[in-house]
Amino acid sequence: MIVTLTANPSLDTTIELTGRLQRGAVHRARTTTTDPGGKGVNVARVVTAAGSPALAILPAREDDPLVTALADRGVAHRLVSTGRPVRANVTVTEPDGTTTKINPPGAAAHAEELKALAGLVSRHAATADWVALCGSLPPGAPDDWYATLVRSLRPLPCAVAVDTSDLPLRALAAGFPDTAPDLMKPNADELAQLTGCDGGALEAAAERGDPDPTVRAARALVDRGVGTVLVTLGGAGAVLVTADGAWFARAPRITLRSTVGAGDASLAGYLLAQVSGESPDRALQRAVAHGTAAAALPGTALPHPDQVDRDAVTVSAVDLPVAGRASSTPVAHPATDL
Ligand SMILES: O=P(O)(O)OC[C@@]1(O)O[C@H](CO)[C@@H](O)[C@@H]1O
Repeated sequence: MIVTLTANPSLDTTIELTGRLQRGAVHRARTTTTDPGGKGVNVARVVTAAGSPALAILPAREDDPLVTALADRGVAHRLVSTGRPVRANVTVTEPDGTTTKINPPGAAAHAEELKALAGLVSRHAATADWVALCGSLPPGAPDDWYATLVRSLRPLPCAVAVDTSDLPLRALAAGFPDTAPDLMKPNADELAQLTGCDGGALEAAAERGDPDPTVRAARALVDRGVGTVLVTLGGAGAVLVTADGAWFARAPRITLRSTVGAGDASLAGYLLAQVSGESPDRALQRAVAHGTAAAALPGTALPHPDQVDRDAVTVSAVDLPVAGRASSTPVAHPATDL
């Protein structure tokens, strides 16, 4: 069972433009769609679509359209009931896949709601393989709320994953090693926030086929107690670093529709592989295959397994950067094993 917490869920509206976005102009939209959103919600949607047990925990009103959409999609969920609508996040996509996002802060959470959310997570963590704490925190939540939650979950048998950004991410890292989760899934910018490197440079190097700077930065987190770091690098693929090794997966070229949810689909793919007992390189391959499939879909649409092409993702082992340049070696997988 994969349990996700989305402390600041959203209803995602996507506006697909017929041309380029221009500041100050009136645009005619090709389509407008609405999907349930928030990072943990998205992870639970992908895991459910893959036929694996998932539970999404979130604060919302029972009659919120987000909750109705989850029920319609068969995504198991538990709510901490609030009297407020969830925030409305807006995505604008252009024909070349350029994705612009506007995420409002959301309504302020009350202390008793946060306490109830933490209680729900702890209760369901007892029977979970993984608990994933995902996304931004609502106003009213202390920046170290995830850090506190990780500390309280660490004695339990479940593994804990965190995918967040900005102040909650910094507060988590400030408590390492006590608050170090089993898995972190930063993108290049988030890894940069933690390690002081240049996120753009990490992605650019990976685009050129050089994962070394990303491996080095992720390795710094492993050295501080994080079990595994899965760094998503957009169209360049992803890097996985553990105490025992590092791997680089190149994403296949696709026609990009929307980057929204690609990181969440990657995390879901990785967790699905983990609960199936797959090796780290194969879990990375599955992560990138899921993320790539999500990026080829519009808005916050997320992939079904039949849209995920693992064969298209190549994985190389990377020498851990002890000294000098790291080098990568292709990892062979028999096609029948995919
Ligand atoms: O504002 P946050 O919590 O950081 O991110 C929220 C969000 O952008 O993340 C998902 C995509 O990853 C979307 O469904 C949602 O709109």
